[in-house]
Amino acid sequence: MHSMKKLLHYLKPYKWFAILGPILMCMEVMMDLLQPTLMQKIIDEGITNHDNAYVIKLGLLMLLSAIVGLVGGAGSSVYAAKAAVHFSTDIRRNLFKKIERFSNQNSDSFGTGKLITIVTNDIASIQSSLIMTLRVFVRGPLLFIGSVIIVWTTARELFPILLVAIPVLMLLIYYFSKKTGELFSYVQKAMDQVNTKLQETLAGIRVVKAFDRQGHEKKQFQHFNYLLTQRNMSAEQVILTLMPLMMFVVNIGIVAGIWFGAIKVNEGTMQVGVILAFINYLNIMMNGLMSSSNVLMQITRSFPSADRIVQVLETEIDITETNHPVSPQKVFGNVVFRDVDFSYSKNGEHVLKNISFTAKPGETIGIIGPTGSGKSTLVKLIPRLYDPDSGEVFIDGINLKNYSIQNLRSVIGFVPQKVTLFSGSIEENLRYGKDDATGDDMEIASQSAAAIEFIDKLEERFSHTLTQGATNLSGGQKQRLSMARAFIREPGILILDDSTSAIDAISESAVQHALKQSYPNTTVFIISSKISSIIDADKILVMEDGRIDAIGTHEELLRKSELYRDIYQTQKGREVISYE
Ligand SMILES: Nc1ncnc2c1ncn2[C@@H]1O[C@H](COP(=O)(O)OP(=O)(O)OP(=O)(O)O)[C@@H](O)[C@H]1O
Repeated sequence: MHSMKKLLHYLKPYKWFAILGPILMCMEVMMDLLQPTLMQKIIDEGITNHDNAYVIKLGLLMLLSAIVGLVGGAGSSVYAAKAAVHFSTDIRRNLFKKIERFSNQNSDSFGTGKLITIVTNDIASIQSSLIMTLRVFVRGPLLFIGSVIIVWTTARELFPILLVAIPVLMLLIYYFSKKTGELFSYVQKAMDQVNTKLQETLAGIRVVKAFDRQGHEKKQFQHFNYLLTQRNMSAEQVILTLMPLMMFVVNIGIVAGIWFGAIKVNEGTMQVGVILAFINYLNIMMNGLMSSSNVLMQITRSFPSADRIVQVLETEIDITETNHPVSPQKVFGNVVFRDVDFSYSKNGEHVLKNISFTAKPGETIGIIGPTGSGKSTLVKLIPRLYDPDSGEVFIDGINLKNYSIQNLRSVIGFVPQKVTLFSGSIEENLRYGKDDATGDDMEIASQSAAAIEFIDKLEERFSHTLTQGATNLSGGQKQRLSMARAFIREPGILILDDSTSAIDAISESAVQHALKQSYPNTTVFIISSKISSIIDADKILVMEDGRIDAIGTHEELLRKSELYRDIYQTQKGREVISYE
């Protein structure tokens, strides 16, 4: 309820649509309420007195009121839809903007499946509840109140029937609305699970097939799908039971109306048309209550959705800027880590422990160590994908927290361990690194990343289209393109996180050589499990269990680090290639 109130300010720019919808709906309701009274008059005064002119006159009036009602109803639908669609579009846009600004920690805390459900299902749910509210919420109560008043004025003898029927109907509505609100929050949770599973399977479809695990995936998906079906069924069953129950109460009311009405007609104190009008108004009243209850249920159903939307919109971004961030045009690439500790969860174990080192401008820093020792985590702190729990990171003597985040990231070239390319041309993917890249920039970056060889073989070269996930490229080609995208920004700091794992040793060495030639002043961080990739680095950090075990050149480490020596020994038999 509270969240819905917060979201309603998105309706402000469309307030006229939101006002016109219910106003036009009032017009339709008044016309609907007029019909049974006109019919009663036709029967009791026109037909009974054989007054054909009167019958035709009221018949035409009924036709006119039906047309006016139609115009009102159609207009109301148009304006209610306009208000609700613009309202949800604006919220969806803001959600997307917010999610884009999320830190990795923020995204991890929601999970992709849940975020997708929020941006799709939850938005759809509040949109339809707004349309219903603007259209039906006015219609329902108006029809109900109007019918009660008319029965009171025209068929007062039958009014006691309403006094019994109305409280019973209201109790039913109250109970069912409450129940469905609860049940639909379970439906939404099940929907999250289905979306998460679907997304995971689609993203890893090749692995699923390679391991022939379709059966296993199908089973898991069916489990979540079944859960969703069950919860949907329970919720829909509750909704669908309400209608027959209400019909039952109304039908008893109609029988009672006909019974008492017939007695009154026999006594000569009531006309037949009044009974007919009473039955009509009882039906209208039930329709009014029914549509109000539908709206109520839709609204209660959308409360959990509104909560989840507001939760995203109000999430505190944990990577923030200071009030006056600095935005230097150029960085020299002097990177200093000072006593840095870091954990992924607030009270979790430190993944980085007491990390301190300096990388001078233009140096190449190799990072090696066993799997899970914290190598990727360490470099993720440089573009502020995460902030340290304690300690500081500086670039050119300025604490990272004092940089404009956009500026900081614009001077860093990041080649992540897992390559992500986008559907579109190679050129579009390279422009992701530098918007205004020229043809020459693309040639040089692709040359340095050893990507030009395969690009030259493509008929359309840089215009060649990549499919979603770049499935039409080989693993090595993807890595090369991912490197070219980082090189093209001529970054002050370049991070290569195990980005040459699918590239042969000769090409890798050529890339490193070209990198030094084309970007001599760039400070380069190379994470690799292969000593051959970092053997020429100015400094090598040997990581173990979140700590720096040793720092030095290849020769120094062979002398002083047992861990490095062990790694070297295990790889010695393999080809170790240095470009020189
Ligand atoms: N997003 C995350 N949330 C929670 N824990 C994480 C996350 N990413 C990594 N970790 C944990 O942090 C530790 C260090 O991971 P990291 O990826 O930095 O290791 P690494 O040395 O780069 O490993 P590898 O050589 O296998 O890539 C691991 O124990 C890992 O389980």
